[in-house]
Amino acid sequence: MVINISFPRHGEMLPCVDIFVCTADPRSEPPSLVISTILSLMAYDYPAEKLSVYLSDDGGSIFTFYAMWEATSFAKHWIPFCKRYNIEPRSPAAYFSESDEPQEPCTPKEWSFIKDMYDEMTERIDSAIMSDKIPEEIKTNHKGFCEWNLEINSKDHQSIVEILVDGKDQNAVDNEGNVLPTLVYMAREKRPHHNHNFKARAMNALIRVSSVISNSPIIMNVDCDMYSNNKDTIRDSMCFFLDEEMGHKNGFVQYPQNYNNITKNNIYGNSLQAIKKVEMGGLDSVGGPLYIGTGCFHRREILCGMIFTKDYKVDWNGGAKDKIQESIVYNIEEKAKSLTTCTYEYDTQWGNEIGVKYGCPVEDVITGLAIHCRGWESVYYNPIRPAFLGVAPATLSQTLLQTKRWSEGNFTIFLSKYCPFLSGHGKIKLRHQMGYCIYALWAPNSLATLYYVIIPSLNLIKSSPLFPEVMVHNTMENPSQFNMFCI
Ligand SMILES: O=c1ccn([C@@H]2O[C@H](COP(=O)(O)OP(=O)(O)O[C@H]3O[C@H](CO)[C@@H](O)[C@H](O)[C@H]3O)[C@@H](O)[C@H]2O)c(=O)[nH]1
Ligand SMILES: [Mn+2]
Repeated sequence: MVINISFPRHGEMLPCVDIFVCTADPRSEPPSLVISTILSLMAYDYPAEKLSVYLSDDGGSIFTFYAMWEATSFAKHWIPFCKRYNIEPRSPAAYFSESDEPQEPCTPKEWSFIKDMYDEMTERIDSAIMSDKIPEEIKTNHKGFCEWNLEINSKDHQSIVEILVDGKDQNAVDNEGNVLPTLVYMAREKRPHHNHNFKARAMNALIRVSSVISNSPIIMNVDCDMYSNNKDTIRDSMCFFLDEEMGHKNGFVQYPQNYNNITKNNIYGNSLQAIKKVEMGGLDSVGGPLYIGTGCFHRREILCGMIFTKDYKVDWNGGAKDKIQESIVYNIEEKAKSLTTCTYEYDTQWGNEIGVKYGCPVEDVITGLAIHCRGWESVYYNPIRPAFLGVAPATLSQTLLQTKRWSEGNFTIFLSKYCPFLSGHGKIKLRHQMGYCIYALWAPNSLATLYYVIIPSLNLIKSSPLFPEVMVHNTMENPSQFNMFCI
């Protein structure tokens, strides 16, 4: 509903959006799935000239780069196909896994053509990975492959920035002649004796790299296993930023984490129902939800440390202006590389006052708290058709690992100078501080949960009453009163 109102109202004035995708390991995050996520993001129902998609590859893998190169060609068919038939979801892996049969409204011939093309592409990628080799004739197709001429590994390599689709280039069009979104591959420099700060530093490198390429005022961030399941998500989010009365207060818009691999009985509780349906909604009314990493839209300047003022005004032309004036050339890649070296952040505020914060396993939560403390609010939006779908931990050990990281990370925040009651004092509402503590105190709260799990069960076994016996002898004199107590 809201979308239809906002679209004609803002028309050409829609802001440019930079989408950041992070991947870290080609074994646990297969390149063919990463590109399915990328393709779903490139196919958003949003003006393509205003979209730029960036992949940060902390695995520094030639196979991920190769998959991106393959996706570039496939996108020329996939994006017009999605738009012509209003396809959902726009991740080819998810779409083709839904049915083996051609689906309405596209013709069986066209459906099979695209499916065969997709299957052949994934087969080429998977067989390159299996044989641990990219065919030489493919390597000659793009200069980017030369970056792997030297022996490099995921922990020791130079900066790599390759612009695979240059949205400003007149020739960067799909097979129907429509503009394609910009597509960039980045692997920041890694050296053994430099702290790489996991996803947080990858995000900060992306902020800088994108600033010399598209510099869009809005940044969206997803994990590589979270594909877009809803073509309207960007337009929906813009409603919260463009709103004439309230928009200027909103620092970020957070969507819930939804998963498409939840088992029927959800035995590990991975579907996060209480968080999605109760806690985040509640937080929304007291200042805004936490930043939980994936499925989030930020204003660029707020991620970079801006403090809220009542007369804050936005220049939504950021990004668009650059696109017309400047054409992306080789030296932009070189400049971008120089921004992702290991030493670039030395003696700067990156990771502290600027960008995503370092030093915490839940870097996103602590970054979001700092944004709230700088005066901004946030918005939680949980549309009926989930915006993003990802992969939840599937085994007990994966679940334990993730829960341990989250609860440990959040408890660390509670015990640090960033404790919501300390850092938020006088800056965010007490109710908001308490809302943060639902998560900050997850770890110690497990003791209470364990108590409730163990003690009542033991009582049942021993047949001893759970609660002190009710003194009923007085009420027995009046049976109707007793019945009331029983109910
Ligand atoms: O050195 C690293 C490690 C991880 N990642 C990426 O970061 C994302 C999240 O990592 P993952 O191991 O999947 O952690 P999860 O617990 O599944 O992630 C959740 O929790 C994190 C910490 O709160 C958030 O950053 C994520 O967005 C959120 O989905 C993935 O895309 C990774 O590829 C990197 O880019 N570099
Ligand atoms: Mn994950």
